[in-house]
Amino acid sequence: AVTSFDDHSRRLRAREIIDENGLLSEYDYVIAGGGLAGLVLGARLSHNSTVLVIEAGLSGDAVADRINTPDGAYYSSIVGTEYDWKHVTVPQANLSDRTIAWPKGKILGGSTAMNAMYLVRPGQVEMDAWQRLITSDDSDAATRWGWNEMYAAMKRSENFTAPLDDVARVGNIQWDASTHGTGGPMSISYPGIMMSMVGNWTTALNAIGIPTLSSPNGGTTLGGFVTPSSINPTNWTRSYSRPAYISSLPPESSNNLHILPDSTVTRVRFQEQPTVDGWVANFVDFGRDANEMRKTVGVRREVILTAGSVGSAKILMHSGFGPSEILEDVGVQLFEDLPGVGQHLQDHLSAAVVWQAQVETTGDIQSSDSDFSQSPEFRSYVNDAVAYVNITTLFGSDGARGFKEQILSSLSSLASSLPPLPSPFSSTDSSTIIEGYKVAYDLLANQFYDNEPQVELVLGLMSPGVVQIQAAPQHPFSRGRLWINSTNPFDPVLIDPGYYSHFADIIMHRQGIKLVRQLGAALGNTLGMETTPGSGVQTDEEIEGWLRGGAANSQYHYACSCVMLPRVQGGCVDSKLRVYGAANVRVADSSVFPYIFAAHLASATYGLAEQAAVIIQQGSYTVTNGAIRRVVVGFDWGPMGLWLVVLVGFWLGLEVV
Ligand SMILES: Cc1cc2nc3c(=O)[nH]c(=O)nc-3n(C[C@H](O)[C@H](O)[C@H](O)COP(=O)(O)OP(=O)(O)OC[C@H]3O[C@@H](n4cnc5c(N)ncnc54)[C@H](O)[C@@H]3O)c2cc1C
Repeated sequence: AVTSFDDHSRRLRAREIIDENGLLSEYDYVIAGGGLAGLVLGARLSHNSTVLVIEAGLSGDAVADRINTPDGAYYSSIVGTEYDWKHVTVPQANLSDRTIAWPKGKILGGSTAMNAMYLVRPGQVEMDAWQRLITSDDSDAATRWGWNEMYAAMKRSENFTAPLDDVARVGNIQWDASTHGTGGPMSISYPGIMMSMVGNWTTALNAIGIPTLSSPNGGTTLGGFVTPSSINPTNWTRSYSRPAYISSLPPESSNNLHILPDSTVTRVRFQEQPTVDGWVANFVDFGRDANEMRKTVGVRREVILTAGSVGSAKILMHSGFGPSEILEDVGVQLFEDLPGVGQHLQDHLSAAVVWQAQVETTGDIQSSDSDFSQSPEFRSYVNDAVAYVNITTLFGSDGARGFKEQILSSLSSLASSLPPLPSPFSSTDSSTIIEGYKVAYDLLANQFYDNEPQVELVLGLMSPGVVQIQAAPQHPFSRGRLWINSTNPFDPVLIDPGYYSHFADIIMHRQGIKLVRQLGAALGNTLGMETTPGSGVQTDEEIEGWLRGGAANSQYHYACSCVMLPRVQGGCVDSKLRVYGAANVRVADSSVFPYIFAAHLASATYGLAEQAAVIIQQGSYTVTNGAIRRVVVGFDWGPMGLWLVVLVGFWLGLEVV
């Protein structure tokens, strides 16, 4: 059955995927990035418009469908391959000058083709706060980002299937089907097998005072639960944006959608003079590599950037939208001085305590090479036991109050106490960005502090012989940035997440590690000796030193590099996802979240992309006097053909590019 599914699915996919020979000269919508959000938008907008999705990565047919491959490679097996951007940060001053790996999907499906498949939504309080941040801009549009609408949008992307009876019993899983959608493109379910250790999870959490969340993903996140994953239970494959949204397209959409893999968007081009609505994008340039001549495609309506939290800010900067001093320094023609592009960058850090396992792990079963280990059900196993804890659980009531005072006093002198933005931003007027920090800090220190989740705990069973539990702070105060430092769009950007640059974050993380150890004790004799960090790391200083020196690494939730905030707060897009200063360019991916949520980010990004499709369909820009006045010469016309095109173009009064 699995084979026929694959064949069927590949046949369907082939309809939309084109090479350069199949390109039209212009499309209603040109979408940069065929990852999570890009494929949602491609599918939704092609219902009644022509759409081109340009994806830098290879199409990677079926490479990511398998969750764990028969040879034992885990779900993350495309990390480090040609399907991974393999970004790295600049050395992190507060992490012992380490550079941190930032894997990111470079394949149709983007990071959903390589992610760990957890489905955890942000809570209602966080979403409603987002709406309030941008109400001043357009209160109707702002409601799109509040809990009620986003909850409906996240559900719209889903087709939920409850766990198998045995899986639910062994894993002690509680769920509430009403918090999920049915009939949507993304399959959401649980693995085909379950480990007994997962069944102990919520009981052990209860023993240390962390309640069980019986209705996960329905607006509250605090508590322990076994969360669903993006698994297709009809064939135990990964459900991700490509099979979910593209393979299931109805024929009328399929005819309108072109997807061009292996092509990097290098910049968006604008008409020479702005209109009253702003700069009008009329072409999108792309190419295979730095040495190949760029091609271009015309835009009839809008350009939508969905290149993710690294790619979208990068494209904006190469297109002349960004901090003026960076663009001038690098030598990119400035269209719009937008200091917030690339700023506000955030991520979750994570670190794991590891014990010898006294029970069987999936890693053990995988290494046994038994018939069971080769079954599709077994190979669908992914970690899914999580808990979200609040400040009182981490610090106790008195400690929580004292820590809050420390944070508030640091924020009261924010403008003067914030270190200047590091080089090359040292001469930047950072006033708008600091205004953005202030509104986010007010949320973190006041509205999210007392009752919202601060640290996530995650159980890991996928290595042989060991059990690990991670702690990951969820609402970091640290802010980072990314920027270009050459005119070549194929050069990597510089990424500085500024990990632990606010003192609160490492303290929060250290408390999370202490809590993990309490949980380890509550799990009793299922765990043997602690091997990492081990008994030599006990005091606060020792734990912090261990985190900085190697243990703390990215949880891969990069976000917020093109934030949706008012422009005077360093925002890049408004409540309709329109880039400030541009008439017809939007960003619609994980880079627009105004702050990082206490959640894994895919579900919120599916909701965001679903909302973006609705907003765009309700009203989009039409380029007048635009694309058709230009002729593309980037293709291989041959020397004679090229001259012919130039002459004919000149005769027709067209601009040849
Ligand atoms: C290893 C890993 C594990 C994760 N685990 C989880 C998890 O368990 N649960 C969860 O909810 N989230 C998880 N995430 C996060 C989640 O997958 C991302 O937040 C989400 O995919 C972001 O969606 P996006 O559309 O913003 O970006 P992406 O899905 O990354 O898509 C961006 C796309 O744009 C393309 N692109 C970039 N630049 C260009 C360009 N110039 N031209 C053309 N194309 C371009 C990229 O190749 C990519 O395909 C994980 C992420 C990673 C990397």
